[in-house]
Order: sequence, then structure tokens, then C-alpha cells
Amino acid sequence: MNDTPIPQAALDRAIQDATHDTPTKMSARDVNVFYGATHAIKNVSIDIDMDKVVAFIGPSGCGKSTFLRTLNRMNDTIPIARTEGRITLDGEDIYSSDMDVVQLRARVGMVFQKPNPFPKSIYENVAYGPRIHGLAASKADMDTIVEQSLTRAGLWGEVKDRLQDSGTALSGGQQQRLCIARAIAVDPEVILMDEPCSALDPIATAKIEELIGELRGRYAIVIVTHNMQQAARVSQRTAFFHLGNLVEYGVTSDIFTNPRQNRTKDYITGRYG
Ligand SMILES: Nc1ncnc2c1ncn2[C@@H]1O[C@H](COP(=O)(O)OP(=O)(O)OP(=O)(O)O)[C@@H](O)[C@H]1O
Repeated sequence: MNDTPIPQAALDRAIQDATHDTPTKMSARDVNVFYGATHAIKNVSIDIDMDKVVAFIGPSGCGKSTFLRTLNRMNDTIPIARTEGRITLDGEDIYSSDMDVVQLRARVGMVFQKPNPFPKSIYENVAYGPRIHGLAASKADMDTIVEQSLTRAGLWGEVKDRLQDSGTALSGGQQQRLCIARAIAVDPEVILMDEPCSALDPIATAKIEELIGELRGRYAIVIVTHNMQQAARVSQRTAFFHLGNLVEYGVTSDIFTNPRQNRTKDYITGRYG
């Protein structure tokens, strides 16, 4: 084992090895992100597959959330952030000038650390996105979308008799599943989750983890987590970031049992982070 930077060719090979069996949904090449003078992401290249859950792990401040946000251009909302490199969704450059960012964020949905339902009814939380994207032709269509989204998010049974109650009146875990239903409602292809369980208790966390397993296959899923057991439980691929670099990317069980880089080994054995 050594700790020299991975040559690009070897990284490309590892990416191919890790992903050769299914179609690539998103692809990042030589991505750099700067916040003013801070170089937060350094030459990151990675492929995200359609039928995989990918976990981003690494110590605090290593750039996991920053890189996640490049995948649906959420960093555009931060004035001092600047992104370089190429990121594609189904081969299409998401940073090209003719990319509709609102549409992109529907196709690549996001769930945040702290559940953030709108201060509106449960129904309206889910219906809002489909309405602005014109996805329902009638009230009956909208009812179907709302029911289907809440069902997929594992929440329908708990809320079907109180759809007009406020989303903010739900428990934290239910609120997070409502936020997942809201992302699902606009028919995304990729779902980005930024530490979705960090504000939740163990039971609510277990429900979200189970849900991630159920959603896998229908959506490409990327999850940032501080919890390595969680990464091991929910993901098939793991990317380890350190100081803005993608140090290692591969099959989750390999990363946790047989890491190739010392920095990965030190992190997973709890030597830092
Ligand atoms: N909005 C911002 N403005 C300026 N610098 C930022 C901003 N967001 C992140 N950074 C910096 O970019 C680097 C990467 O931060 P980021 O939040 O992506 O890391 P992280 O791995 O997700 O951390 P954590 O696990 O603590 O959430 C850090 O140095 C951080 O201070």
C-alpha cells in the first residue's frame, strides 16, 4: 500500500472496473471548485451509475457536500463559488449555457441534512414541484402523483388520512421522507442526499436507509455520510475524499475491507476524521 496520488489512467481504470456492468448516468471529469481563493475540489473525475447507490465519505471539510452540489449546480447559488471541468447527465453537459437549471434540478433532485418541508400541507409539499413543471393534467392526475410519491417514500400509510395537515407538523423522520417524496414527485433520474439522517434518531435513520434500498434501481442515488456503517449498509460504491481530492473510488466492500490507499485505510480505521 502506498499514498502517492493515483495516476489518472489508473483512476480511469478503477472507475471503469467499478462501473463497467451498468450504464453511466452522470460523469464528472477534472472537476475543480473554488470558493474565492479556496480550492475546495481538486481534479475530481467519477462516474455515477444508474442502478447504484454511491456513498461519499471523508473527514469534515474534505469537499463531499461541495462535490455533491456540483452534480445539480446547487453551487451556482453561492456567489463566490466557481466550478471548472465537465459534468454530464446522460452525456449532456450540465454546465452548458443552454442547460435549463430548473429542469436540471428536477432531474437531479436533492435531499438536505435538515428536513426542510415547506410550511404548507403535506399534499402541497408534494404537489408543488409537479405543478410548476406541468406534470399533472388534472386534479386526479395530481392526486395520483402525490399518492405514488408518498408511497415510494414509505410515508403514504402514515399520512393518507391527514394530507391537509402541515408538513412541518410531522416528526423529523417523517419530514425527511416527505422531502424525499417531494424530490420523487418531479420524476427525477438522480437523487442527491446530503447527510439525510444526521438530524434523525436511529429508528428514523433505519427507515431512511431501508427506503434508499427500495429506491435503488429506479434512481441513481448519491449519499454524503459521516457514518461509515451507513455507507457500508446502503451503498454499492464508495468514494473517499480527502482535502478536496478523490483519493479512492470503488466497490464499497473493497473500500472497507481492502483499501488501496493509506489515507483511506487511516480514515476507515478511525485514525482521523
Ligand atoms: N459557502 C462556502 N463558502 C466558502 N467556503 C466554503 C463554502 N462551503 C464550503 N466551503 C469550504 O469548502 C471546503 C469543503 O467544504 P464542504 O462543506 O464541501 O466539505 P464536507 O466534506 O462536506 O464537510 P462536512 O462533512 O463538514 O459537511 C471547506 O474548506 C469549506 O470551508
